[in-house]
Amino acid sequence: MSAELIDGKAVAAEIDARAAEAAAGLAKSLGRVPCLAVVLIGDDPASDVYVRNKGLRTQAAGMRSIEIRKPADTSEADVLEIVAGLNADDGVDGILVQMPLPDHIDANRVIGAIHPDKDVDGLTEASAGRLVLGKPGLRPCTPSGCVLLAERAMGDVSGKSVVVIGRSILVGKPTALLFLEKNATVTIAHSRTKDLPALVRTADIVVPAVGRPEMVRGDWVKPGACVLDVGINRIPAPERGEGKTRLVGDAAFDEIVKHAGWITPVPGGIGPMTIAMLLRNTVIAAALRHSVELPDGF
Ligand SMILES: Nc1nc2c(c(=O)[nH]1)N[C@@H](CN(C=O)c1ccc(C(=O)N[C@@H](CCC(=O)O)C(=O)O)cc1)CN2
Repeated sequence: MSAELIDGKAVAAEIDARAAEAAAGLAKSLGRVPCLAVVLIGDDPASDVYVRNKGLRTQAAGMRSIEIRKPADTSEADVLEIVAGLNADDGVDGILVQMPLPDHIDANRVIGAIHPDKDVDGLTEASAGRLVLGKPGLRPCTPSGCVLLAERAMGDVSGKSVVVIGRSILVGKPTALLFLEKNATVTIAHSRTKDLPALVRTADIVVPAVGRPEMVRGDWVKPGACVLDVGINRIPAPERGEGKTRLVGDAAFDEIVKHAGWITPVPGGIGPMTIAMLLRNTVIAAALRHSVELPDGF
């Protein structure tokens, strides 16, 4: 049996299109289109691509994109001032500070400075608290994308056993909480977890999110399970020519695809969903801030 590939790119395009439709509807009530501001500090090449793509997809969805780029030696105080300015700007609906930040900047302090109503990344204490308490709020993008793809593939995930590998604030913890919200039985594995392969073998859904190329091997995965690979790792690919690289996930795709039920490829799986859910959150943030109703089921 060969796993079904989950086409994150196609689902993301659908979500983008729905965000565009809702944004156009909102524009009639607001007298302007929703606006997303993205702040990038430094010159990390991957972040540069992600931020550019965020801007392009925001505009393609008919929304306004603000991109603020500052050099790596920008002080924390200056970043906090930028965030404060965006908080105060009524024309801005969503604020995202691209991670990772340079080492001299305290990411928690910067995230904490974002107004919760504009927290389209879903990372502030207010958003995290709402998620833990099961209250409505802006949910983190990659985790929401994981749950959405799992439900598209498997249907209801209630009662499924989920193993999330990694306990980051950005992905691991919120992914676990979102699956819990869907009544799945969730375990978070991390560097101290004993016999990780045995634990992963028990899972109906596996979410590797550790940033270790192809760490999850074929014989770790139960036949028929769903693997949602959050890892995006660039590794050398000498077979493609000198100095060439390629992207792989945290799961050994070629081994797992032979017997899993579903698997997300890298690239083209979870990654594109991150920006789709960001556009969706921007529309939701704009609607909530201005007390405008969104179409049913948005
Ligand atoms: N503030 C945030 N910072 C970061 C987040 C985040 O959600 N909020 N997530 C990641 C990076 N990220 C978005 O910011 C992101 C990662 C990957 C993709 C994507 O589409 N990946 C493609 C491959 C792209 C490539 O060629 O490198 C794919 O998987 O198909 C989009 C967004 C860290 N920082």
